[in-house]
Formats: sequence, structure tokens, C-alpha cells
Amino acid sequence: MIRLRNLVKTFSTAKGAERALDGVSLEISKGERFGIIGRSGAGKTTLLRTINLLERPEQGSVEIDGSDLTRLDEPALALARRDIGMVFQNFGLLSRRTVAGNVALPLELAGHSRADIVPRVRSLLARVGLKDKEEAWPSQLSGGQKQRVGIARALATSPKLLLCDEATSALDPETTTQILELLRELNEELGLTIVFVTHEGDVVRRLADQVAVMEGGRIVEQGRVFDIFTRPLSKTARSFAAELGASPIPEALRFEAKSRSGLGAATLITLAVPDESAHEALVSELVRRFELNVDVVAGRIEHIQGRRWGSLSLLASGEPERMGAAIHFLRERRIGVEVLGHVAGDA
Ligand SMILES: Nc1ncnc2c1ncn2[C@@H]1O[C@H](COP(=O)(O)OP(=O)(O)OP(=O)(O)O)[C@@H](O)[C@H]1O
Repeated sequence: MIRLRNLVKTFSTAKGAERALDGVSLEISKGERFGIIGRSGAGKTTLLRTINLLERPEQGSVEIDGSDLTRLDEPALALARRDIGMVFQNFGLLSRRTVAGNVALPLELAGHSRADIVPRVRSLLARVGLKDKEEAWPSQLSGGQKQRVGIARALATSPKLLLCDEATSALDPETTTQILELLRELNEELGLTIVFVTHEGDVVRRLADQVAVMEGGRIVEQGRVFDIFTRPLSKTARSFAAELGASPIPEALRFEAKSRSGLGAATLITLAVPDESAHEALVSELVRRFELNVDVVAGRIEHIQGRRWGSLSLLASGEPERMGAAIHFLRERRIGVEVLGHVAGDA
């Protein structure tokens, strides 16, 4: 449905020419929830804004449903943009219009009659959970409510595609969860394609099917979210995966394991929990088969696309030979094992 080909975009800045997009090509299917992730300055926002030509690339094409937007004249582009809604980090509401007035704006611009607009706005606001806020002013709303208005406004012209630029970055964790749920529901109910930009791995984990990872104006990796987070190849994807899947080992324990010389009574080990394996059984197996004492000190298991992934940190003690055999056994079963060091104590 969306086909971006070889996009190049350069900004002139005080420091000289800044290449924000350096040959980006991407295909996004209809109905997909597609995340674009990267660190600050990677070019995510610029890429998102080229999809509706808020940024015009110097090179490349932006094809949506077979039509290249870069070749359209202004009236045709304005028409094409009605099929693309956009949601912003800071909501972008007009403070001098009521909630209903904000949602009505795209419909007014598209030339709809008042008789069409009033019921449409009412039903959009009901859908995003703001039935009683029609006459409220943006300043009277919480951040989450403002973003709901932003989403209702973006959906006013019944677009097929929704672009979200850090839509939850200004929100607290609970409100983030609610907005992500709303976006997921809208995707499923309306078959809406959602392309979103974020610098948070957790937002990608929770919302996306597919993800593209950006570094320095390029896409360095792309694929299904589970695959990218569990087998990251690029530096950026590796760092997002590490943030997302790391066991929260107490700092004091990590420090002791790192700084202690020689062997202690217990070995601090982190296991990368593999896709399908029953990690609970692993611990009992280490105890039974290798006669180790095992104490689980930290763990973090996330669900990505319905599959488990994360890490488990253990303090294990026992015969050195058996410890070595246990580590060998785990690695043979393709479980990532990282020995962080040794600590005193009797695990
Ligand atoms: N309007 C502009 N004028 C000049 N330079 C710009 C402009 N917009 C973006 N850039 C530059 O292009 C590069 C990519 O910026 P972009 O905002 O797309 O990155 P990003 O990945 O979205 O980062 P962030 O998360 O910080 O917004 C940066 O170096 C930025 O400084």
C-alpha cells in the first residue's frame, strides 16, 4: 500500500547541509501497525512527514495505493491528504476552538456541510471516549484527553492511513497504555494502517507488527518486531533490545560480581530466555541434573506478538565441574548464557 523509494532529504543548517534521509526505501502493507524506531536525530520524524509530503524529498518517490504523491499538483495532493490522518506528540490543538471545533476542522476544510459535520464529530468523540467533552476547551483537558481529540481529528475524514509522531511521548505510563490500546482497537476495527515513530522500544513492542530501525538517515534493519528484538543485528536495535529485555539485577549485586576477584561462593548468571522454551523448567533442571543451588535474583519476561522473551538472572553455586557442565548444557540448548561474575554468600 505504501511504497517509499530511495528518499533523500537534506536540510541546510548553521553547521552546513544535514542529510536527514539518506536513501530510504520501505514498503508498508495495508492494515499494518508499523513502527519506526531510532535514537534522537536518526531521521524518524522527517521520514514520517515525507509520507504525507509535509516534507518534500529532493529525491525518491512516495507511492500510496499506486499513486506517487510527489507527482501530484497541490489540489490533487490536498485531496490525497484526506486519506492520511496525523497525530502529533504535542497534540497540535487550536486553543481558540472547542474540542468539537478542533475535530470539525478537517471536515470544514474538506467542504462538508454543518449537517454532516455535527453528527460525525459527535460519533468520533464518542468513539475516542470523550462524549461529554464536546464543548470543553483544550486547556481544560488532560494530556491523554488532548491526544484523544488529536486522534478524533485525525480520523475525521475517514483516512485509511494514520501517521503518529511520538503520539505517547508526552503522556504518563497509564495514559500511554490507554492511547496505545485505542490505536490498536482503531487499527483492528477500521483496518486502519498505522505508521508510528517512537524512541521507545516498549511502544514498538506493544503496538507494532513490523518495525524499521533508523540510524543516521538510513534504515539499518527491518522486520517483524519479535525477530528484531530477539535477534537484533544493528547497534541501535541491539541497544533497544538490551533496554527492553534486561533483568533488573540489583546494582550492589552487579557491582560485587564485577569487582570481586577470584571465585566466590556463587556465580551470577543471566540467561536469555528463548522464544518457546519453558524457562521455569530450566531452573529445576539445573538443580536436579547438576545438583546446583539456584536462587533467582531478577527476571524480566516480556510478551512480544504473543511470544515470551526476556532474561532471567540466577545465583548458582555447586561443584565447579558441574557448573561448567550446566553452562554447556544451556548453551547447547541455544540459551544465551552470560556469566557476570562471582559473589560471596550461600545461594
Ligand atoms: N526543519 C529542519 N531544519 C533543519 N534541520 C532539520 C530539520 N528537521 C530535521 N532536521 C535535522 O535532520 C535530522 C533528522 O531529524 P529528525 O527530527 O527527523 O530526527 P528524529 O529521529 O525524529 O529525532 P527526534 O526524535 O530527536 O525528533 C537531525 O539532524 C535534525 O537536526
